[in-house]
Amino acid sequence: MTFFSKYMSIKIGVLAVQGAFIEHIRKVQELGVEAFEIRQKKDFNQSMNGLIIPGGESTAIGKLLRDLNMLDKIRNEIQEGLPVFGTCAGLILLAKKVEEGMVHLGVMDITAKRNAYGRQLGSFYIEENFEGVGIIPMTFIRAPYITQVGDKVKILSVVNGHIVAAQEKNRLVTSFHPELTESTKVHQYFIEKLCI
Ligand SMILES: NC(=O)CC[C@H](N)C(=O)O
Repeated sequence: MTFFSKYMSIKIGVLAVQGAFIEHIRKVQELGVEAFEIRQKKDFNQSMNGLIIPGGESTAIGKLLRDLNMLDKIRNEIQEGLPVFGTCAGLILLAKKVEEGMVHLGVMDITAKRNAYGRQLGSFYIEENFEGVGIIPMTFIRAPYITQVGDKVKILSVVNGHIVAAQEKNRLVTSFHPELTESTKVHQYFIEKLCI
C-alpha cells in the first residue's frame, strides 16, 4: 500500500482570513490530503480532522476573528479536541501569554514573544533539528519565539537557544514557516501524529 492511502478520508481546515493560508493548503495537498479554507463561522459545519492557523499578522487575524465572531467558536473547537497547528502569527494566536501583547485564543500553555528577532532584520533561514522528524529547513519572517512553556508542553525544536516549536496534547506550534520551504515533514508530523 502506498503511504497516501491512510490519508484518504482526512480533511484539514486552514484558517483563511489573512496571511499565508494558500501555501499551507498546497503543502497539505502535496501530501495527498484534502484541505479547505475556513473563512466564516459556518465553515466549521464541515467535518475536519485538524485546523491550521497560518502566519501573517497576529493582531490583524485576531481582530478579524473577533469581527467575524469566530474567536470563541475556534477556541471551543480546540478545547473540545480539534487538533491545531499554528505557524508564526498562528503561534501567537494560540499562546496563553503574549509578552507585551494581546492574548487571542489562549489555548496553549506557552509564552510568546512577538517580533522576537527584531522587526527589520528578523527574517532568516536555517536548517535545524525538529524532534522526531530530523533536520528540516526553517524560514523565519519577523518571527516570535517561545520564552516559557508549561509542564505539559513538549519542546520540539530549539534554534540559537530559543524555543521555536512545541506541542501540548494535539496542539502544535512553530515560530517558523514550514509551508514556505520544500519540505512537507512538519505538515506530515501534524497530520500523522496529531490528526489521525
Ligand atoms: N510571519 C509572521 O507570521 C509574523 C508574525 C507577526 N510578527 C505577528 O506578530 O503577528
